[in-house]
Amino acid sequence: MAIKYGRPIELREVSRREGTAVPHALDLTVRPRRNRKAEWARRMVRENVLTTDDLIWPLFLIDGNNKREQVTSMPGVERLSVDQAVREAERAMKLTIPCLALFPYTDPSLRDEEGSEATNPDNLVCQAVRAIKKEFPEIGILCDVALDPFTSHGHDGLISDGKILNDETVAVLVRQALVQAEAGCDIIAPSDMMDGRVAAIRDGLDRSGLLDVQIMAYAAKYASAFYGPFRDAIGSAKTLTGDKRTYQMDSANTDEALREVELDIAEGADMVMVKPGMPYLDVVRRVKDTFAMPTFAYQVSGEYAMIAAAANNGWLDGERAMMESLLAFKRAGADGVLSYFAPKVAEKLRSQG
Ligand SMILES: NCC(=O)CCC(=O)O
Ligand SMILES: [Mg+2]
Repeated sequence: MAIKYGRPIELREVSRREGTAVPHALDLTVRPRRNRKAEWARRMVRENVLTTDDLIWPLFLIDGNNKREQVTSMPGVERLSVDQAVREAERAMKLTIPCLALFPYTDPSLRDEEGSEATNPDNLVCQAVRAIKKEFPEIGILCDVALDPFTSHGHDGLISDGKILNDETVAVLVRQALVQAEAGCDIIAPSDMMDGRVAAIRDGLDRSGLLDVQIMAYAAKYASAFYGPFRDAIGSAKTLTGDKRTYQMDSANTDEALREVELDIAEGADMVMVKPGMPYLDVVRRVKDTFAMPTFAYQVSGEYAMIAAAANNGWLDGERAMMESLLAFKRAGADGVLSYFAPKVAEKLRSQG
């Protein structure tokens, strides 16, 4: 057969229809446009749909009260004091967004070489988890595990002689995961790309009786230029020395992504993630097809910034580009997307009924 699915071409009866009612009609039996002729018809054959269940909404936190600070490189995204984060959690609940992800802007005076604020049970993230869970226990909360918001050098791990230490870092990450889980975090999301951290964190959680805390592993996280605005948002852009290529993946590789994902699943990850998103949809597809695990993608800050900036310049229709970019993740096989557009997307989906 010439085509694998659908109507076999060889079996098609090609008939020259003399004297059709429409002058100049091409002799076409198959006209794919028929299924696109009206909105109702397009809805009937639509293969992928985006719903609010697909959304995870990342929020940036800042110390203070009743405070909202615009992130310059992410128009429409703000850093929020804990009370304001609680208000956004309420908005998420109303919009039926299932889960929030929390990222702190740590005051520079609290940053040090070891990222010790990461393991403070009263740090900004833990305060926000407690405050949100108190008012809205039904919403899911995901916490990132990595040291970059807390280190004076902006790296995700401990450094010695310019080298990011793996095993020593993992020990700190386990403590970070534990303070977050004890504060009430539902999903621990290690984003550091150290080897062996998923197994160590799972072990740490289980030994503390935190058997139900899930792990979403940033399993295939690439060293990417698209994280620029995020580093602005958490205040690590200026402090970061060098790059992260000794721990985050080379953007040239996809087989390696499968090996990384396989390891994290074997170590106990409940869900896996590919990051960034849109430039890596091929990786999302391969991961989903290979492992059939709950697979998430992160539409990162640079992807958000590109669409927002072009829209603000009138260069593209921002709302349509936003919806199309999110649907693309579903088409690639993602079960959900972390996106700074989450509340806007949810509002749009609601307005469409
Ligand atoms: N660990 C979380 C991130 O690195 C987020 C990156 C981004 O949004 O650019
Ligand atoms: Mg790994």
